[in-house]
Amino acid sequence: MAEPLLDISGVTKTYGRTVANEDVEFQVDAGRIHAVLGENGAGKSTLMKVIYGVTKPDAGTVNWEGQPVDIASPSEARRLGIGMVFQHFSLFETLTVTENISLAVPGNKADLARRIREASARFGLDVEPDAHVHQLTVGERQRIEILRCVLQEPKLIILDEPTSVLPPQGILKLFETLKTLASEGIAVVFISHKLDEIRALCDSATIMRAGRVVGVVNPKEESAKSLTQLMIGQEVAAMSPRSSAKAGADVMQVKAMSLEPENPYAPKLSNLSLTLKAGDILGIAGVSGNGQGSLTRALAGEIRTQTDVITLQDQPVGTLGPEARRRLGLHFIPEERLGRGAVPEHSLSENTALTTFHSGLLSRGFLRLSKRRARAQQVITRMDVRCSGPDAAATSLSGGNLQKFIVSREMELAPKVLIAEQPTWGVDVGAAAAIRQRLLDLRDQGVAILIVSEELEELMEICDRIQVMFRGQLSAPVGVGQTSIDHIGLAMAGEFDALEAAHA
Ligand SMILES: Nc1ncnc2c1ncn2[C@@H]1O[C@H](COP(=O)(O)OP(=O)(O)OP(=O)(O)O)[C@@H](O)[C@H]1O
Repeated sequence: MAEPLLDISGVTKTYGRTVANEDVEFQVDAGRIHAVLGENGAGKSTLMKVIYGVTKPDAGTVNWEGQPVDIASPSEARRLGIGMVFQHFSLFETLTVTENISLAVPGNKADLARRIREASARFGLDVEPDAHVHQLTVGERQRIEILRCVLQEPKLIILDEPTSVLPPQGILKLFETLKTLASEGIAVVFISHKLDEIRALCDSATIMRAGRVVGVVNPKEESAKSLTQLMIGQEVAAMSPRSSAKAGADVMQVKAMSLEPENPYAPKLSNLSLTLKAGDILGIAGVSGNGQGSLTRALAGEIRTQTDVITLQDQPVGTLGPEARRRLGLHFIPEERLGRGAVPEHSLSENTALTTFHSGLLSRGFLRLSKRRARAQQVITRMDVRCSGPDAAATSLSGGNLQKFIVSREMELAPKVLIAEQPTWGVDVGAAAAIRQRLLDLRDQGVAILIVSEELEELMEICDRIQVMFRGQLSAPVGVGQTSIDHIGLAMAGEFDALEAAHA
């Protein structure tokens, strides 16, 4: 048998008392697509950081093309032919797409812009080379990361949850891209929590649990259920059936909202109307970049509108900021975890206070530290956030665990209205089921909920009504029982009539 391209043996890495990787064995062959899967915090990202030279292991050996190597930095990894697309993006906000890519790929800018255009057409990764990164959505930023990696012509590409912000068509295109790369002899390491994707795409799957490798299987011969069992050692609890409770009173309304684009590449919002009702979940489906970000920012108060365009509990709130809306019971879970949902270098305790100032954490102008800590602990316990405790820095949590923390923090504040963008982005199957269940429980307690998600199946599973967003416009709402994934898919491509036909 041919020698593996990458052969890792006995890798151990600890952070304080946390054993992130323990005696890990991992082989990667040229021309194959390898999955690495495991629960949030199982140690997948740590292993990838070791391979990419971001993290130095405490023990273990790494062989590359049969030779022992010491990958001391990402530039050394890239020199060997290892490329990586991270879960958290590493782009400069104020630079353009081309400028960002030029930091890693040599060549003059005009030539590079041409290569970017070619690669984006070839791989279906649409981005405008001259756009500034701060103007782009999470989905678009991820496409830049993938392009930057591909343009370096690596022998091995590591992708850490690359599909989580891609629309369904984008995922299929990416899979085609990855299969093409593999057929040209390039090795791909693919981390995902989506077991169906792994079964459709990957030739082998390495399963990690609590820092250790617990098995290597052919995912095509496994079911989603058997993979889950290998990963967490038990089955995921089934969701309790949808309650038959009827939606209650209107809690929040948007009436004919139009907003100028936030930047030259964002769509203008035209004439959007929606109503959030007590005890009801409204889902907003759509490919990212169609105006969802502006809509949620306007609802949360980060962008102001005319005062009576948005009403909350019968009060016009269009000109109120986020804190004033929080006081009226509106809570918001943004899609960017680091920076917007949490301050990376602050502790979880400090991060708990970000959105909770008004709810008993202040006493005569002073912060009640023990209360804040207790609140953080409660947030951690309720969602089984795996971390060392309330003093852990947000940035030390695995991506999925930080997402669980932010979601839990907002849910613990007894919202009247909850707006959640991609609430299960990057969380493992067990935690995703727990988050969906908590959303359903809140709905049953009478909370009005809005969920923006690109995962249609998730929307169909938990929403009562769905509206589709396309180029800054919103379709009329349709009950989930009166539509299908296919009709919504058509509406996502702009055919709103498909929804109305299904509804009729
Ligand atoms: N810089 C760090 N400081 C402290 N602990 C860390 C650090 N990086 C990772 N850890 C811990 O190591 C463990 C493994 O984390 P890792 O990010 O590798 O998990 P993961 O499997 O990639 O999770 P996810 O699916 O949520 O991304 C976690 O308990 C995490 O909190």
